Amino acid sequence: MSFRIQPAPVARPNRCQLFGPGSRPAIFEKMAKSDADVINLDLEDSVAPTDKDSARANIIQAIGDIDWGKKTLSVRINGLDTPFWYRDVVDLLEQASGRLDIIMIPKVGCAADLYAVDALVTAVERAKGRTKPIGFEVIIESAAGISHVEEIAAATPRLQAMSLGAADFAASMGMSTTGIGGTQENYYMAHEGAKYWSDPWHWAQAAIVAACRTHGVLPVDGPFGDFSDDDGFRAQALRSATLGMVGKWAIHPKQVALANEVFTPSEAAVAEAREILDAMEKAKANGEGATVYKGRLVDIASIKQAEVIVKQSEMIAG
Ligand SMILES: CC(=O)SCCNC(=O)CCNC(=O)[C@H](O)C(C)(C)COP(=O)(O)OP(=O)(O)OC[C@H]1O[C@@H](n2cnc3c(N)ncnc32)[C@H](O)[C@@H]1OP(=O)(O)O
Ligand SMILES: O=CC(=O)O
Ligand SMILES: [Mg+2]
Repeated sequence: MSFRIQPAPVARPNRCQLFGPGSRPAIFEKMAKSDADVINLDLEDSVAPTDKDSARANIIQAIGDIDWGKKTLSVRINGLDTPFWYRDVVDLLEQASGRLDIIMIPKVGCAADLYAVDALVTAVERAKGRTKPIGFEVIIESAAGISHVEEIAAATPRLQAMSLGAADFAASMGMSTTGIGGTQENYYMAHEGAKYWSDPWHWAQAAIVAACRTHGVLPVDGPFGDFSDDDGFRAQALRSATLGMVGKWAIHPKQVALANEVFTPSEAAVAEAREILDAMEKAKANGEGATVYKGRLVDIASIKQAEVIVKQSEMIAG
């Protein structure tokens, strides 16, 4: 174990991030009234190039006009490989109200990408006297992004969350699929005439979780494109939660409840975690570091595991 203590990420719920195109202001109120913890108003890939200016104006107005409640309010800007991103940053930081919490930077490929955005954001914040520092979230969705994931996670104290973007990631990696996330028909092992499907997203998710946990950033699973497939969404979200991710995007309102269900620790899980903590308290009182709970070993590491669940539940309850 390193002598460095693993930093805690920002303590806010991030079970579901609901996306909506900035070019579709009619849905903004519906997004605000949803049960998502985070709202992502999009300037990037759901907005046609010809609509970038009007989408930016829609979003700037809506940030100030709409009651977003306690939600974390994020705007996805355009990538650093486009002519749009600097205008996104400058206009948002100069014109949007202080209600804006975060900007999401897509297609991040290295730590220097965040240095560049940080420099611009910092300059505009100082020039405009903005007192609330804007947070960052990033999408890992390229071969470069996943190759440099750890340096990206460490790049700036503004960074709060990191998502896997399965669509662009698949394209950048040259993966043979047009699906966005979930089970891939051709990714299976064959044994004695039967097919056993495997998870092509697993390794990238695990790399993201490790980088995030090392640097105190929230790891998040990105989009699941087939919004008519509830079972597929739930399975993907359960795998993400099991790996340590804290939430998942919704690209349609019907996915919000599914994500909240998976990423809210169940009453049974919280009750069991509390029982483990009680069992370990009793063990400690007897001078023991390990004991038996429901026929299985629990020890000091079990305290940390149980605390993850209890703390997550308490944080969500507020
Ligand atoms: C790969 C990536 O980068 S993913 C991130 C970027 N992509 C996005 O942001 C896309 C977000 N999602 C959408 O744009 C839309 O949900 C679409 C295009 C997928 C589907 O839109 P629709 O055809 O309108 O969906 P549908 O008819 O099922 O909508 C049902 C209701 O939900 C509303 N709705 C649709 N999308 C959203 C949304 N994202 N947020 C809130 N409400 C929404 C509709 O207005 C409709 O409301 P109503 O019942 O009051 O009329
Ligand atoms: O931006 C998200 C993605 O999946 O691509
Ligand atoms: Mg993308």
